[in-house]
Amino acid sequence: MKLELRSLSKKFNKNHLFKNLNLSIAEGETVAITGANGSGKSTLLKIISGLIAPQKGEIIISINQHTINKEDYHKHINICAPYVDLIEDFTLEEHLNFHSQYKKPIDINFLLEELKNCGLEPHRHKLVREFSSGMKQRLKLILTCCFNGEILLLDEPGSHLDESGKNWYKRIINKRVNNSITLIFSNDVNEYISFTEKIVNIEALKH
Ligand SMILES: Nc1ncnc2c1ncn2[C@@H]1O[C@H](COP(=O)(O)OP(=O)(O)OP(=O)(O)O)[C@@H](O)[C@H]1O
Repeated sequence: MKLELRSLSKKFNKNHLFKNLNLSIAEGETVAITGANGSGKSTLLKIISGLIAPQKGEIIISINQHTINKEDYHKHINICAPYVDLIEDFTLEEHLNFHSQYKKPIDINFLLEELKNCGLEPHRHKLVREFSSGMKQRLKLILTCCFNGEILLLDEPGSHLDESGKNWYKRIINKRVNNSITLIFSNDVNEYISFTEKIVNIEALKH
């Protein structure tokens, strides 16, 4: 599997966020996208996942040299981000069942084990709206890491997590990276330093 960003450029009005961004990421690789607040990290994530369009350039996802259709990107991309909403009226169990209708767990035992590891298991019957922000972040990471999808897009994945949550996040990502393409959009070096040596500072691509 390969993810290629070819000559991507994006601006809002006259504000150029990045120009001519080229990046090729193979399975097993992790890239950190860094840059100051407002530099365009989340915008780039949204472009890769097809939520918004770039001014120029293209995204190519290929598996065994076969290019994936844009309509099928959602089958391969899992997103953990502050702007991805959870369904607050569901319990944790209902949420997992609902999610499983369109994306299957990679392995049900892995999912159950990680629910225990992150401390959510005792809250299976609690409404998501009654979760703390750290619990909601754990659920987002469970949905991203334990279900099918080889491209993991993680926007500030450590937000709202306490020390034990951050340690769990590092362990679950470590279990996934070998079989995934992982992009971590963050300014917190602790969120990516143990997974990647490849860092792209988006600010350097402004001009
Ligand atoms: N739909 C939009 N219309 C106009 N401007 C936008 C839109 N979305 C984002 N922007 C602007 O683009 C710039 C980049 O925003 P973005 O959220 O991608 O930055 P970021 O690097 O993720 O920031 P942060 O680190 O604060 O999360 C900001 O100046 C923002 O105001």
